Amino acid sequence: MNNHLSHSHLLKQFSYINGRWHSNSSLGELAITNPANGELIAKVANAGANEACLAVESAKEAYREWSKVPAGQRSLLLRKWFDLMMSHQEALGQLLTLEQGKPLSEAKGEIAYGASFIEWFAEEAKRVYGDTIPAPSADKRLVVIKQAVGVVTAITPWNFPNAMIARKAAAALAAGCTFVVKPAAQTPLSALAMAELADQAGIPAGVFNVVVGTDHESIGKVLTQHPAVAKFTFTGSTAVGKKLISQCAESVKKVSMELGGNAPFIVFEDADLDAAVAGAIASKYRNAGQTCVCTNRILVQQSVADSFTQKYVNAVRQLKMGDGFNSHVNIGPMISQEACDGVHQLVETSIEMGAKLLMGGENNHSGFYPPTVLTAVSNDMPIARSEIFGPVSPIIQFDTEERAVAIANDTEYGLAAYFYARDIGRIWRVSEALEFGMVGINEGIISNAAAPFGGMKASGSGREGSKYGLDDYLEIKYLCMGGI
Ligand SMILES: NC(=O)c1ccc[n+]([C@@H]2O[C@H](COP(=O)([O-])OP(=O)(O)OC[C@H]3O[C@@H](n4cnc5c(N)ncnc54)[C@H](O)[C@@H]3O)[C@@H](O)[C@H]2O)c1
Ligand SMILES: O=C[C@H](O)CS(=O)(=O)O
Repeated sequence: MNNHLSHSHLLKQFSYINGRWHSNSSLGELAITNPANGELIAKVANAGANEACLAVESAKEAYREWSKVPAGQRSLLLRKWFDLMMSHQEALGQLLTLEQGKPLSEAKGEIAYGASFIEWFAEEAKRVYGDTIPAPSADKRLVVIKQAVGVVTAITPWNFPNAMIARKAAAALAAGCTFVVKPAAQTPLSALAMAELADQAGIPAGVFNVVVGTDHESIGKVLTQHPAVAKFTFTGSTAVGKKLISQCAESVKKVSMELGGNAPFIVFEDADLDAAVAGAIASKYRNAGQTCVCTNRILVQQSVADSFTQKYVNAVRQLKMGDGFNSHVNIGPMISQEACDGVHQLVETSIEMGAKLLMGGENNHSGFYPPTVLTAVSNDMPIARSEIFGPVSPIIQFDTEERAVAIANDTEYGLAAYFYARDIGRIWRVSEALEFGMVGINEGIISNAAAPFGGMKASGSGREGSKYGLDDYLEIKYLCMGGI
């Protein structure tokens, strides 16, 4: 067993359904490997549609009681889950680095980030308020109450195998819903460890369920179409999100989507260039560039382009690439060699179209892709049109503020955007003109549980976290009392 699995009590190898570890899967096992070296970490029983149906039916049964549990008691159980996540932060972080590859410091940061949503919604659970409305006539009383939507199903990605689940499950459970999630088959161990800690926290059987399987089509059909499912929530690529939305249409499921991004990072001539460099590095190279809110295009005003580019390249050269368990490493492996190949294809095609390579750009088939900087990029090049999802910085120059906003908005996506400027008029004009759900102003890291996370256009719908995050898991019911 890998020496980072010393906390093997958190290493679970079966789907967690109705409070039980579900060993009798007829579909064999899936091998979970370390993306840094290809080593086998563990094998997990491969569940399928049958297990997904069992999980949904268990969640439906559990909903009858869970939705009636007083909010204060749900809050205490979520708080206990939060406490357990944080007291196991090191073990959960090691498991996450093993299966996903990010540097251990980032992995432990993700555990704290995921846990912060459980803490946040443990508190929000107690603040689901209704309304009384002045009636149009003396014989009526108008009241609004809010109720849990019911069984919630979810599908989540590999890049944040803890936090993307916590961000959904915490809100769902706080609202009184029950929850079934299919994590990415590349990174199920973090989800199963979360289930173990939910069990230890005393969260009742059937309330939180994890179904692990490679047949995501069959499992997905159950999670999007089973009649007992009230709401489906997805975090992943836009292409898959579109397919899953269509699968929900027939039974008119409530849907929330956290999809792809193409974040512009605009550096204006009045920016603090050193701060802009630090912000761009933080936003671009987190998780080796494999986050939905990573800077995807760096737009620099011509008058400061040379100065910024030199500073930026010098800073990128300080980044260390290697195994995430090496404490000096900032850039871990990509999730797969196929992911490296996809990123390299974008780099090569854009260079053929005129982009200039300033550093990096080698694909040595090691599962790692080096920090790379391209300049002389135009917004029509593949490296600018696509969500890179890798450690590549394309630099695009612009002349005017209006042109910068036009380039920034010239994408199907609308998740996160960033810009550095100090003129207050510019800050307001650009903030209001950018077509993105979240805007970092003189800041490259903007995600936290108190803020509404989400996007517009092809980046999806709905918000996760914040005081808005419960809305997606609640039905608003209007009561009209007559004959008073
Ligand atoms: N907006 C956000 O909050 C957010 C957060 C993280 C990742 N993402 C996006 O996710 C993408 C990267 O993650 P990924 O590669 O895991 O995305 P992906 O869409 O390929 O996979 C996401 C999940 O969907 C499942 N899936 C894939 N095809 C399916 C199908 N036909 N039916 C049912 N399930 C299916 C996968 O098994 C996985 O669990 C990027 O586009 C990134 O921007 C967005
Ligand atoms: O990759 C998508 C995540 O939502 C990014 S963040 O950790 O929430 O900023």
